[in-house]
Amino acid sequence: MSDVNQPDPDGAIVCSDLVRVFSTRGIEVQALQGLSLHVDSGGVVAVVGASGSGKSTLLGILSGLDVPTAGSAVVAGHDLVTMGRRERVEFRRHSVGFVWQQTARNLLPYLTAAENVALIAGVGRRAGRRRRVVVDELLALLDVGDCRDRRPRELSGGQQQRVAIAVAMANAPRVLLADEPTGELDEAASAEVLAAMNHVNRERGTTVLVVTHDATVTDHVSRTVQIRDGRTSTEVLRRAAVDEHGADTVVAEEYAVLDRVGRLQLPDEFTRALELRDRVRLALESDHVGVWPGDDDRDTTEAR
Ligand SMILES: Nc1ncnc2c1ncn2[C@@H]1O[C@H](COP(=O)(O)OP(=O)(O)OP(=O)(O)O)[C@@H](O)[C@H]1O
Repeated sequence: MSDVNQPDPDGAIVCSDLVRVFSTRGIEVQALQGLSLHVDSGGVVAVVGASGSGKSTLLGILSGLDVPTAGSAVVAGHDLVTMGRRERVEFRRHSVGFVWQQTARNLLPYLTAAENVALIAGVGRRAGRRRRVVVDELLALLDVGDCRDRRPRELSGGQQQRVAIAVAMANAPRVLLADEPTGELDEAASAEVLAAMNHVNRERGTTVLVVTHDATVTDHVSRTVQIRDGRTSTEVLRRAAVDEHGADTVVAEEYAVLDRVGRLQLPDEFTRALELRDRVRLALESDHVGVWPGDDDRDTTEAR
């Protein structure tokens, strides 16, 4: 993945100003309110956010299950807003793979692990022997080769999710989308599943986007995007570095996301700390923008 400031124009996931309004019994809910997100080909990104912030709505759109009310979304080169029914089916079959939280949604209970993977690997009418090789390679890649002849109920939750990743990868998608894949797992199994997604990314070059509440995800991904009120608000980027004692360390830097029209969301703790509300004063300096409480009675404490 390249620097956030120089995104690959043909990114695997490119969303601009996405809006999704749901109308239920005359009441409108704006689930996405101008969300923009760019993930370069081969990147791994975790999307986090409070309940109701719009994560599942975003995933529904990226997976081609739902269409936005406004804005644009291009995934693996497919324009999700303008594509027709046939292209949508092709997109879902060949360009994206999915892993859902509920293991029951990922795997057919009466088929073995190998049969579950083969079902998808067979969509392209691969010959039997070739298909078997593909299935075994994928199960080995996900470290569940020994589970090939077991049905889902004979697997642990973590093994089921790793088989589910193998299923999602069976058609060699360019993008792998996962919705809370560790939601039903304990910490150790969660770590294995997140590591498995990373492994797939490294070995196959698949772009991975994972929606999660799992705080340990930060140990596994270098980019975390926070969604707040239907928009991307902040991003944390992590990179390996060497500290002053020469030891390897990980440096995490938090960025606010600036959209195309210049809007950004200040983190809650900033607005609370300086009691910023309603309106603020801005000042353009040579290398930063200053933000002060708009209330004239208060101190002009600089918030960089
Ligand atoms: N089909 C729908 N009809 C009406 N409102 C909806 C629908 N789907 C989502 N919403 C609303 O849109 C907002 C965003 O919901 P969404 O499920 O995307 O949030 P989320 O971040 O995934 O939450 P959680 O972490 O709890 O799954 C919420 O206010 C939700 O109630």
